[in-house]
Amino acid sequence: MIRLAANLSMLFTEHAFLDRFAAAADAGFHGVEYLFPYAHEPMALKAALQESDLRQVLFNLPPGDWDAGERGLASLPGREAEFRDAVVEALRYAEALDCQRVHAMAGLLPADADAVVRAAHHATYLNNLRFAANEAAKVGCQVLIEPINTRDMPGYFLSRQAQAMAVLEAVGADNLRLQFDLYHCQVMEGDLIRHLERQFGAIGHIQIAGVPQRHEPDRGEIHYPAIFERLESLGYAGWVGCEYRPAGGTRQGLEWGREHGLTPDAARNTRSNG
Ligand SMILES: O=C(O)[C@H](O)C(=O)CO
Ligand SMILES: [Mg+2]
Repeated sequence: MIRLAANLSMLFTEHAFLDRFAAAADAGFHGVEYLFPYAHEPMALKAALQESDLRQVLFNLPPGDWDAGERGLASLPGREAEFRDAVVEALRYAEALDCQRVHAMAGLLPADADAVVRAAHHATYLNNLRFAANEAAKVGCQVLIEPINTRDMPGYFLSRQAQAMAVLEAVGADNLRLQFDLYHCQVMEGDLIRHLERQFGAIGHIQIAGVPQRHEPDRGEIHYPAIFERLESLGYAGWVGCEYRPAGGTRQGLEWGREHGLTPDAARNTRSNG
């Protein structure tokens, strides 16, 4: 059974953030994820989860100055103290929300990064992830790392599957896992089912979207029914985060998820696929 989580940073944006929980539950979701919880008190988020009987399945560590273009701290030399504070803050929220996964964004390489700079980022990344995994293990939480495509996020330090698998191997923490976003993998490498099979033991969370437009999964070049079939046959018991920008209204675009328990609006516009 595929368990779908609504990404409330992208879905149901027709509503104010705290109202998106009820909208997601009404549409058949049983879990939610989003980028960052930190603009809200933990208790307000916990109340929204409880009122709609939803699980909090994932959110990100504080990413540095997002509005200034920063995209995570984990690999940034010289920002280790800030990263450690981010881990503590994220785990405070994870405990309050009973969330068992937090995503540590890697950060950006300088545009002129040479091999020495890359090596410094790599060493910082490993040390920071060791700290994060150790702290997260104390509260039963997983830390996730996610390769992100460099078309959407130029310069992002972690962009390929093999790189992520090597980092997981080097750190060697059981609760450090892969956030396997099929949208990013398709943009960078393709070969999705083989990547899924090879990396299955390391996966802590999966996310989906259509490619190339990052709309609903039934738009674009990925045939998700085959992905879902392989996930079922592999016995995947985790969550699948729906991290896409609806092409129209969120509820109208949920037809693709009907067989997985979602309830699209009846008044769904007819639309071409693509
Ligand atoms: O963008 C993504 O795919 C990641 O999941 C994320 O949370 C950072 O933007
Ligand atoms: Mg993602």
